[in-house]
Amino acid sequence: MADTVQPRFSEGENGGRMMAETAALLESKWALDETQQGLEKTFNFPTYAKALDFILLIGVETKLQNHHPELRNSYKSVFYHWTTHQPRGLSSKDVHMARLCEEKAKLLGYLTRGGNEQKAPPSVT
Ligand SMILES: C[C@H](O)[C@H](O)[C@H]1CNC2=NC(N)=NC(=O)C2=N1
Repeated sequence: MADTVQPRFSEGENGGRMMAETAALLESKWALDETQQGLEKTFNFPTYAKALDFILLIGVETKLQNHHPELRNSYKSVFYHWTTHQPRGLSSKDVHMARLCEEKAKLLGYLTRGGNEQKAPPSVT
């Protein structure tokens, strides 16, 4: 049973639509971060080349949207965290990017078993 989640959306967002879209992403193994203001997921790929293609595909859209992730790569594993700083919270931009991650990861044949539950690689502080 998943923990109870109470996403905190950015001001001005359509709460009903955001709730539905966030729920769909949670079904796809995205998780809310500890502040409930961001979405995160680790994707595992069969090869490093696929992981890098994934980062580059998502990177193109981040430049177009001017919306930037927290991103960590360790060999074949890629961790994304999306949140919006202004106005603070989870926004439709984050949902858009998370959905794009799903689409591109599927296209590249990411591994849906045996790894996506693993923790994100530790950040260097
Ligand atoms: C001024 C500029 O548009 C903002 O700083 C953008 C840049 N990239 C961003 N990226 C993310 N993830 N959230 C933001 O709120 C954000 N804001």
